[in-house]
Amino acid sequence: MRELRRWHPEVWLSVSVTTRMPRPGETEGVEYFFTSDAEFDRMVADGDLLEWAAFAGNRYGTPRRPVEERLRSGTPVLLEIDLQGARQVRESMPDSFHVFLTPPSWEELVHRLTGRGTEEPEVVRRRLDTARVELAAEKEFDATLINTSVRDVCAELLALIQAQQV
Ligand SMILES: Nc1nc2c(ncn2[C@@H]2O[C@H](COP(=O)(O)OP(=O)(O)O)[C@@H](O)[C@H]2O)c(=O)[nH]1
Ligand SMILES: Nc1ncnc2c1ncn2[C@@H]1O[C@H](COP(=O)(O)OP(=O)(O)O)[C@@H](O)[C@H]1O
Repeated sequence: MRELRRWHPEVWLSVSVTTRMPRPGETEGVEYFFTSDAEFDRMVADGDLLEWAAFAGNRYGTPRRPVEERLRSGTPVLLEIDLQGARQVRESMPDSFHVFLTPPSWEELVHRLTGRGTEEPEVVRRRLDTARVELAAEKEFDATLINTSVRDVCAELLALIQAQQV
């Protein structure tokens, strides 16, 4: 996502709200809007979120209004969300195009997640359990991209986005 943002600012990447703690180097309003549980509850109650899900012990959601504004003005909108969120968007926005981002292998996913070194082993385990469930849902998606190198997968994603615009 960082790579895409850097080279293709014409694609608007939605910034989610999350109740998880920022990791070192993450900036409020860039990777996420970091929020309290109470504020997240309020956004859900007020219908401010297009979709939301609990993932590995935290909640994540897509603010509705900025997405709707961009779509109205014809800007391509990209959401980077989990499986539960994708299912909600499929329901509420049937015209959306869903891309499944899959690791090159199970071993590589374990290696990457562990190598990041920002989560306790228990949290890594929980994320891997979730990954196993998500990997079984690939056929629900409109396309699959294998997350090889950041540069390659970014180019492939951009091609898919451009193909949707014609
Ligand atoms: N449903 C939903 N999922 C989200 C949203 N934002 C992020 N996610 C997903 O939440 C999961 C965890 O994200 P994060 O904690 O940033 O971990 P990372 O993807 O390993 O850096 C990933 O699968 C994201 O795609 C959102 O707004 N809605
Ligand atoms: N193409 C890639 N090449 C190398 N490392 C990657 C690539 N894509 C993601 N990673 C790294 O893998 C780790 C796990 O990220 P990710 O697959 O997004 O986990 P999750 O599915 O739990 O959100 C992160 O440290 C991320 O930077």
